[in-house]
Amino acid sequence: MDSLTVFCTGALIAGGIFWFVCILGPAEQKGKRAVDLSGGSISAEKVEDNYKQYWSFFRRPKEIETAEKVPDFVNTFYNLVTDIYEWGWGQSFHFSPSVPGKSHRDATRLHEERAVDLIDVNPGDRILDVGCGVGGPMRAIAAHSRAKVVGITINEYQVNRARLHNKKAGLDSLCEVVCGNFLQMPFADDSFDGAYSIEATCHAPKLEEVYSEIFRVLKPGALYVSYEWVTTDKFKAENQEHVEIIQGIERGDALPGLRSYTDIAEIAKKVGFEVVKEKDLAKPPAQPWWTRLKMGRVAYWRNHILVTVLAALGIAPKGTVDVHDMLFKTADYLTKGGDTGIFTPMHMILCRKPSS
Ligand SMILES: C=C(CC[C@@H](C)[C@H]1CC[C@H]2C3=CC[C@H]4[C@H](C)[C@@H](O)CC[C@]4(C)[C@H]3CC[C@]12C)C(C)C
Ligand SMILES: C[S@@+](CC[C@H](N)C(=O)[O-])C[C@H]1O[C@@H](n2cnc3c(N)ncnc32)[C@H](O)[C@@H]1O
Repeated sequence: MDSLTVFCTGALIAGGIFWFVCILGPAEQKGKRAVDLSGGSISAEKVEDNYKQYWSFFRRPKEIETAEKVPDFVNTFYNLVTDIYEWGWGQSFHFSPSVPGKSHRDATRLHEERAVDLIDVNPGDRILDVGCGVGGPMRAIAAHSRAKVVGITINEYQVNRARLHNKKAGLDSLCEVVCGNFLQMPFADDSFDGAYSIEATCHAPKLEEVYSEIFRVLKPGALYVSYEWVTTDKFKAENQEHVEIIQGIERGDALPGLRSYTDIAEIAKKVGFEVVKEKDLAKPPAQPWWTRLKMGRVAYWRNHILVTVLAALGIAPKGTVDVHDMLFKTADYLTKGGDTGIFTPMHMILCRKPSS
């Protein structure tokens, strides 16, 4: 091979890698780089073991039913996935209906603003974000409503990420983040003017436990809105394909068991709420929430190769490839859940704590 051929081949390979990594996009939304992927609060050498531990829960379903163990298992899950979520999805860990002509980022923000608009919040009010992740919704909601938002998450790594993002966004005077369990919240009775939860209470083994905590901390007359993950009326328990899809969603999203849409209002009433409104926000004319997952497939392949290379080079922790692989499969189950219509991640319920 003469030197010109070597040079051209080298340039072609370098160009190919640049195109694959940079032009196809470093991630759907920048902010987290692939080289920074970590296991959250878990040290790099323990990521693989923790991933195995996470899976062992599903091999022993009885463990999942033991409600006390669930917050720990959810915490492990978020240590494993938080960086990958941020890298590949952005700072809001939820779905939203697609909006023609709008970017994913704008559609996400609209879905978040819709939640706070429903709970009648005024500037300066103190509101609660139940299961706040790294705070994407919290920042959008604080900026939109000028209310003071207090977020709670079980995962300490997320607390640190959320505080960092709040500061960077100049919203730290409106947004506060607390590490804690939403089943036993460190807040006084009757201390919030409103509350919302976005795709978070699905992690509670018993919905009544988290709903009654929210009821306790709300002021009388205050509103609470939740976007719940549920099976719809199209789900048939005797259909094996349906069951497989739902179990796939549960395993890949740290869920102790998906509830039916019929359970939600019943539980809200049981803990004392008045149900003001209930609606599946995924139903037409809303556009499918799962299109974003379908459109991302090529990027997820690219991500998979990147993660594999980074783990082989010792840059990403060993075990990251397994976690990414699990999410890859989960994306498929979620898409099937959307296509078949048996699952929705946005069953909206709006409740009021009675005034007297
Ligand atoms: C509410 C929850 C999380 C919902 C979503 C934010 C996440 C569910 C599945 C996740 C993902 C799947 C595929 C990943 C892809 C393989 C990777 O390359 C980049 C990140 C993903 C797109 C990732 C992003 C977040 C999700 C869409 C649950 C947990 C209750
Ligand atoms: C899918 S994320 C959604 C985060 C956020 N609402 C958003 O949309 O970006 C679910 C969140 O619920 C939190 N969570 C789950 N179980 C919890 C518990 N028992 N106590 C507190 N937070 C919990 C997780 O830590 C995570 O932050």
